[in-house]
Amino acid sequence: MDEHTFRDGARTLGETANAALLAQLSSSIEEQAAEATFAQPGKSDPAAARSVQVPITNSQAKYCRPNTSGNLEQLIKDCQPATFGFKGKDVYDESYRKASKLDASAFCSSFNPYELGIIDTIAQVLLPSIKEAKNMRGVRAELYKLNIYSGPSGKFQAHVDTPRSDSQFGSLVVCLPCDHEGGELIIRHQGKSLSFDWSNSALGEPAVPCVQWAAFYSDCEHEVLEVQSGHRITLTYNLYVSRGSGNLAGNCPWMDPKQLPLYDTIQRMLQVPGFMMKGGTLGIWCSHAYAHSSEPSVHNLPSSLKGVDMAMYEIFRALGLQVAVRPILDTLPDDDYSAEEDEEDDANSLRRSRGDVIGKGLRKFAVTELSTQYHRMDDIYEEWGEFYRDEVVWLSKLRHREPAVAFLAYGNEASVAAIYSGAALIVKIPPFLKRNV
Ligand SMILES: O=C(O)CCC(=O)C(=O)O
Ligand SMILES: [Fe+2]
Repeated sequence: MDEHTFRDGARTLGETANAALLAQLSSSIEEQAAEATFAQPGKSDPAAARSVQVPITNSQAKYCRPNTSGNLEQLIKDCQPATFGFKGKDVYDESYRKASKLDASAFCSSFNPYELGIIDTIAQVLLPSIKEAKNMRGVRAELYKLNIYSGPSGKFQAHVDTPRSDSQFGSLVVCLPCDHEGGELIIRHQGKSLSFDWSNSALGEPAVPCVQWAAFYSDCEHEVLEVQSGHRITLTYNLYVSRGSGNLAGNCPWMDPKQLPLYDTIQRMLQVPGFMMKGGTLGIWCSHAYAHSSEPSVHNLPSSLKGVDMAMYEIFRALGLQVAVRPILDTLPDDDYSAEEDEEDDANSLRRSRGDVIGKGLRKFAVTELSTQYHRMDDIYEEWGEFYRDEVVWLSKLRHREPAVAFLAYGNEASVAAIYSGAALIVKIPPFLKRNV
């Protein structure tokens, strides 16, 4: 009988097997999810491994490809015994750690984890689970040590790395291509453990040398098991959260806004007594479209401003002016309404004598149950969030809008309507006598 004829009632054999497989797959996905989030392995393409060199700067600047024996001997000679931190002191104890090291200040290497995309990958996989990194998109890797664990008994017993600062979230260990056996790196987290075997036998036959690496969070205990033979050479990096690309406006000390062409123009304008003599507010609509009324994007501004928006923001800041990205409501005609105005209006001319409605911060789209029949527009704006009114002198045209707040509109028939907002740079210009430019 065809197994599909069992449809009602008992499961077919095929279905049972399928369900079991699915359950198995589902539990291993759950497990993987827990595992994958605390440590991340990787392997370079062999070409990258062939080109790795470690020039040593503390003896006569020799180039060392770890596997070429003359150079390797010299590298080993140049190293010092590796200590470890214990009760606030650096301790040397071979029963706990048997290795030698070079400090980052004593060598440089042609190996660059950024070039191989390792740092980008870490940012994508490990960063999202870090609460402190909510608005951070980047990872900065700082070279810390070169370590050599040599056979027959090189090792480092279970320990947790000492974070070097609050922004450190993990460590990266990169294993350079050098023949060795043993020396697995074991990483443990909340009862789970992962093992990374970078030895020759794990490479398979024929062994193609490659650079292998693992990155893990600072709270992971880890250990290097005994190396049986050869030399296991690693570079260790401290990993810090940082503002990554696309997240730098307002946090970019290496950009000099004074060099931007608009800086001089704006500065000269501020020096003219007749320019906004009594002070006022300038508004520049963002020229790029930003998601400015949805979670979590409201938290990404101003740091994710780009192009001319970022340049303007930095220029105003450099001039010592108060500048912020704010949502501005397309206030409805009722705000100051007369029927004739309704006909010729565009979004800008809807802003009326009572001034623009400016949100005190970016906020997500709000749905209200208020209606224009029973409530004033100001009540609806309040549901949107805290706002103030100001007479803004607009320097650019509104380009992008997003729905900001929904309400019930009454006309011939009741309908749901939305008020839109645009994101703008709002700049406070002090009175002439108080300008410091
Ligand atoms: O070299 C390794 O695999 C890890 C070294 C280590 O844990 C450390 O230097 O703290
Ligand atoms: Fe460590």
